[in-house]
Amino acid sequence: MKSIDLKGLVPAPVTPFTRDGAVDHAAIQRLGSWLGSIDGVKGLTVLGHAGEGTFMTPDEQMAVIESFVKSVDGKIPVIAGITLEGTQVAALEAKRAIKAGASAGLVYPSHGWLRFGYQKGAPQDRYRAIHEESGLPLILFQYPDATKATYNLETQLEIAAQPGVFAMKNGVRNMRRWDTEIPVIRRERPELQILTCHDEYLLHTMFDVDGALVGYGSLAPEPLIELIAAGKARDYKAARAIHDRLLPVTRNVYHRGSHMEGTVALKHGLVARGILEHATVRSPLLPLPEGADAEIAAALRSAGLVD
Ligand SMILES: N[C@@H](CC=O)C(=O)O
Repeated sequence: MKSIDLKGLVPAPVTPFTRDGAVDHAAIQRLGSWLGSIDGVKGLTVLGHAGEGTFMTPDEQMAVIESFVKSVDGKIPVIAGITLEGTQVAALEAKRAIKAGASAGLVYPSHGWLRFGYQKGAPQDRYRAIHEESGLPLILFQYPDATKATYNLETQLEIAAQPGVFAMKNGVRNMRRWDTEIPVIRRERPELQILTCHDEYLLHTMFDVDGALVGYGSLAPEPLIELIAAGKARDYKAARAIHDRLLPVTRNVYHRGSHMEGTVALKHGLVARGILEHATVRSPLLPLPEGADAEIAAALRSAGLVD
């Protein structure tokens, strides 16, 4: 398999909706073509959490993939979230993603594992079957340590060794595990591209990675590309300065409440940046409290991202 190069920033964009809740394909073109034009953006991951991917019908999901593929005009790969709970239906989802133009898939853990945990070997089997049945190159998604769907080191290493798995999006959110597991994964699986997805803790994780696969990247791609470069250069001072400049934005988007509010906040931020016209989201997301849009715009202004 020819590996896809995601060593840089991979934004996970929001899915814009019209005011009456339909997928807004014109807004996807604006968002996708803007992100795709930025040097250092290596791909887009659509239908993720930030993309409200699981809130859409299969037909809508395919149309969203097609639209984002069109928006980047073949310049960068579009990766699709593969989220269905059963392995067989997830493999069919992966086939649909390929048909719609996706170059790779980000495979979510099976939803029930969050509550109940998983049988030994089941995550490996999920990745194996999805890849074998669809042929889609896959990204390993490491969930937070606080969930029962997190993969232990052995499971991560085994999935990473399987055919078709070329990258990892790691959001373990346990710095003891991050600091001890990432060096082992690096040593044992040197070909695996490691991408952080710790939107709210980017500074700590930035020195060990090939890049970042984050919703944050669709709002603030320019400073995040600088942050990735500073991390790779092991330049703590530069990374810290970018982190500090972005802190008001991070606080207003990702420290606002649960990670879910982050998606709504991203949309408000994109309104402030002139990319979206409004911040319509689908249930179960809810609008943010009155005044949140002004707070987010002010934070972006203080970070120099809005005039
Ligand atoms: N950044 C979040 C949400 C992404 O899918 C994560 O860590 O999983």
